Amino acid sequence: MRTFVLRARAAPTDSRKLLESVGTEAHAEILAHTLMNAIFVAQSHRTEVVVFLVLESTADYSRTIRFEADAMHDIGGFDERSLLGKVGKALDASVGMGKDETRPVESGVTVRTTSFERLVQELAMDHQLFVMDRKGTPIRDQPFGDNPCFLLTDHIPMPKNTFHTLDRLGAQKISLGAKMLFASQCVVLVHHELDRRE
Ligand SMILES: C[S@@+](CC[C@H](N)C(=O)[O-])C[C@H]1O[C@@H](n2cnc3c(N)ncnc32)[C@H](O)[C@@H]1O
Repeated sequence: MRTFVLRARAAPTDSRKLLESVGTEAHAEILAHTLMNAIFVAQSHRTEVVVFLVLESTADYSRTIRFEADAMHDIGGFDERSLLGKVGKALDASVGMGKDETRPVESGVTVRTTSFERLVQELAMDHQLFVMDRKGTPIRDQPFGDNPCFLLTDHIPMPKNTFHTLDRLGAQKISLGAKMLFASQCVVLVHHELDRRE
């Protein structure tokens, strides 16, 4: 299983604000592009992929939305409107949830009021964690096990404290070269590297 976590620090947890923020400073389109490149290939979708979107611009709790491609019956279109519609539906389903609750949204999609730190602590139990970082080990030189999990941010960097948490959890930094890429472009290159090793 390949797992991608996008920590979307600027993304609103209110569905209306999220949809309005496409093309603004919050850049909600980053979520759609990342989801699209993680799940879809031409004329099909990938199997054995899980994506977590963690939306952090909130009045109460972060929302962690989990998409499991194999369990999604109605993946819908791969355009921004469809993909952000899925995210918005999960946000609407999460209204009124208390801390650390989980709700099903539709087949293959769940929403939780869980922070990024808590999520990675859970994932560390049965995944190999990798933080995408231009100064990390070149991805070509990195061995991967069965359950790699790739951690990405939107345009706002991880806070410094997070790196301490990730170090403690044994997360390794991996690089895709010196150019600063979009999170969604990193996803494509990670898939490519893992595809060529299959
Ligand atoms: C647009 S970048 C984030 C930019 C942000 N201002 C920063 O300094 O981290 C989005 C994500 O892609 C990752 N990323 C971008 N280029 C990369 C590269 N060449 N190698 C590895 N990760 C990269 C970043 O680490 C981040 O998780």
